[in-house]
Amino acid sequence: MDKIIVKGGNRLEGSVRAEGAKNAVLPVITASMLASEKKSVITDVPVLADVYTINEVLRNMNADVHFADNTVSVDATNQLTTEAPFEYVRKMRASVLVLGPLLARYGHAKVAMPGGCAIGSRPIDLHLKGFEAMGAHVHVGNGYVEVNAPGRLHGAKVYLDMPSVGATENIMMAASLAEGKTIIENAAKEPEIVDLANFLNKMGAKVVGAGTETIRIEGVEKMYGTEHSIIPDRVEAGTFIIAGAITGGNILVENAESEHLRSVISKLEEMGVTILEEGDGLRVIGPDKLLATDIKTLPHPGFPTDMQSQMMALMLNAYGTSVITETVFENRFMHVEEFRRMNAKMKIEGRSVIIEGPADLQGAEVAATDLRAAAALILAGLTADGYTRVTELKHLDRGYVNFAEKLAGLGADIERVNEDGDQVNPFADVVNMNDSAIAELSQS
Ligand SMILES: CC(=O)N[C@H]1[C@@H](OP(=O)(O)OP(=O)(O)OC[C@H]2O[C@@H](n3ccc(=O)[nH]c3=O)[C@H](O)[C@@H]2O)O[C@H](CO)[C@@H](O)[C@@H]1O
Ligand SMILES: C=C(OP(=O)(O)O)C(=O)O
Repeated sequence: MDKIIVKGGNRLEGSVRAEGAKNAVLPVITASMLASEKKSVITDVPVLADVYTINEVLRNMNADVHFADNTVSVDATNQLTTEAPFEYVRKMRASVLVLGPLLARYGHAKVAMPGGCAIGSRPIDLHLKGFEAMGAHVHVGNGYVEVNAPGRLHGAKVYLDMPSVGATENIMMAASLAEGKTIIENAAKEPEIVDLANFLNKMGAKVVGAGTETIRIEGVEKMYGTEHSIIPDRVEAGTFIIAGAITGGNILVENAESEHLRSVISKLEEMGVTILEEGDGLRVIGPDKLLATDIKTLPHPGFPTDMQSQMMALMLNAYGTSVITETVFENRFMHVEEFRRMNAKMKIEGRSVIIEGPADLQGAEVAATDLRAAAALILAGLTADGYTRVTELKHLDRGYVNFAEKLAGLGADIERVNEDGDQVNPFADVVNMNDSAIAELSQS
């Protein structure tokens, strides 16, 4: 099992480039199954374990998928099978995003029921409610969810009890090939929803209003493969922005879209961080003294839950008492215990964590509890006294390409080693990496 060893104390300088967004590319790849003619070519794809997993899901359904040079091509013009087994859904919950496209195209889909995960119970009732409103029958049994639509799906008005990202995506995809008009009310407004809508429209769909709380989709009879370039990863960019801020550094995060990061930028400015637009990215200048603040996670454009644990690492270094309130997932504080191992002083009260700063962080052996927690523990390690060793890197590799290497490029004292203590960089051959090599990554 690999681990990342980081020694605190270095100020970061230089520049780093954000990859394409994991949370945009996964639905775009599943949407490519809506095309019964022509293949899709998707560029700026990050080489991540999750991308490998979704590619395998599609291949297993008889789609022809290739991944090289940050480009995924999907030819879904074959007759596809319509089942995603547990082995994939277990690895990645986003596998449920095949439901909408398959249901719309074939009138049937069967997917292993995703369980909860380290951040919450994460049901998919809103996805299913949307399909039912469009005329599908839903059956849940033996660990699977099966959806059937006897005829073509029909358009419907769907109100989401909460603006679920996945439900909005699944319903948007299903509605694209349905008969008539679908209206999604209280839809999610995340930038990844807009990217998916743009992709669907290039495929021939008629989606308007993505990025607002009401999305209207006029169903079409047929969709076609197309070309699409994925938006920058706002969470990866935000994580590097915090790396610059936490070390009092001065770094440029290239390919960072400020419009997508408004809530994060505004909170960091409150804490004393300077953030300036520069080229296609953002320059971050960390202050001598970070100030405490409070955040509450919310659906976009509120503060993103996927930045919560990284923000906790930053607040541990700020002067005063900060409060984090997590409203999106009910159990996204597993990393608190790990931070405590580093001598952090924090108290959990219901859905809030009270953080006393600045903590006298000490290097320790810690385990990543989920993807963003992995990054957050490494960020804390950048400022801790001595060596922090972070294990359970399978979480990190789901969503960050070459994280240790990129931080080392900015001047951090960090390395990734294997069980024997040999330095390893699983992404070193990223350009030439084939899917089976990435598969091994996801097992590491
Ligand atoms: C692959 C991907 O894009 N993942 C992102 C996506 O996850 P995901 O799409 O799973 O997140 P949702 O927006 O659906 O979930 C938000 C909340 O709604 C609840 N819910 C959701 C669906 C449902 O049918 N019923 C229900 O109760 C969830 O349990 C959660 O508490 O959005 C989350 C919220 O921004 C991000 O943290 C994830 O990184
Ligand atoms: C929670 C995340 O992803 P997923 O929904 O794939 O678990 C994330 O990207 O932080």
